[in-house]
Amino acid sequence: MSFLQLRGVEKIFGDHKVIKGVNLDIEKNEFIVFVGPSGCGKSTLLRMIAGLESIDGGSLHVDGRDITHLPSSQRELAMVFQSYALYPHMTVYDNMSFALKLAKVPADEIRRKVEDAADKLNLTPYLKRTPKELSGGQRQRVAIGRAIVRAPKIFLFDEPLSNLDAALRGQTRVEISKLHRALGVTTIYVTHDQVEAMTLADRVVVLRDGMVEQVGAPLELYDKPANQFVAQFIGMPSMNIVKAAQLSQFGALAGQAANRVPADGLIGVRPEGVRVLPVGSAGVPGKVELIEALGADTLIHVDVMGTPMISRQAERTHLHIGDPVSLEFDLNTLHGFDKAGRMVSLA
Ligand SMILES: Nc1ncnc2c1ncn2[C@@H]1O[C@H](COP(=O)(O)OP(=O)(O)OP(=O)(O)O)[C@@H](O)[C@H]1O
Repeated sequence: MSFLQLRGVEKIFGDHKVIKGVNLDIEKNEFIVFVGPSGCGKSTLLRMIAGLESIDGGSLHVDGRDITHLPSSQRELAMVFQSYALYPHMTVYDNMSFALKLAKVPADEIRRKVEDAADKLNLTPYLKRTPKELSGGQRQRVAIGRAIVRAPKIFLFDEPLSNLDAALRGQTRVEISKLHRALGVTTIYVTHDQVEAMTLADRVVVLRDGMVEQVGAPLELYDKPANQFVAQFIGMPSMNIVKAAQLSQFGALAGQAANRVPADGLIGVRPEGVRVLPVGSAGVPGKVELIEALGADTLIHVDVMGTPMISRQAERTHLHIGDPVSLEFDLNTLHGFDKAGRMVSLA
């Protein structure tokens, strides 16, 4: 049995089933990230694992033990919230030691654990401060420290970085990654942020409407999405999707690829697989709609007979909005989908 095992897990709010039979196997020390559109049930599933929401169907085992209906306090898990949820009038030290005091851990052991965690999180100079005397990033580190001292079997993170600005998010993300490598504790992390998902996860779980769409290593999902939903959810900007019937009008090469999917199927191509060439080159004719010069790379939005497509290139561009261009697709990176959006092999 895997370290954490979910079988047919369900959640019903009123008459609305929001988690619809989730099966998952998570191994010890893995870093798992839940992603999916707003409202798909990421937080609910995490809270069910934490014991903060009841499990209405199915089972949850951790380390061989059935904890489906065990109260949160007995699950040996620790959760870090987006809002930090620190006690405002307690010092950092007291916030971090609170759960241990409740558990009647001896004072010298508490001190050792808190000081050790503070050291790992660069919080030693702040132990006597209260949360309001800390920055957002420092507060989040206290929340993480409070989880660490309890030596939980699993860390649960619910969008822990979403209140931080972009620079601090990046920095704290790196710290969380290092911490995971140092502590090796099984971690489940919910986020909206693609970069967090791709960089932190050993495996990403893509959820949609209360169900698991695909589970895999970040680049596995990027390179081999099981369906159109995952293909378009993973990757920024999203994978371009064109109807195969439309693509077959675009010259012999594109037609070859289009012929390998059903006539009513779809072809997907990532922005980096689309090259913008001067008008008149062999390729698919289009018109530039928007240019986003991001510095390190450039996104060129092109209208192809009413279908919007995005090209990502490392070079800067002299093109302007309204310019006619030709698009060339990298045929090695095309993805095929049937009418229902399921992946079909183009090989
Ligand atoms: N306490 C509740 N009572 C009723 N419905 C709820 C409750 N909590 C969540 N829901 C519903 O369950 C669904 C899943 O919500 P959840 O917060 O898990 O989604 P999410 O994927 O985490 O979304 P977001 O990314 O926006 O935070 C939503 O339709 C939500 O409205």
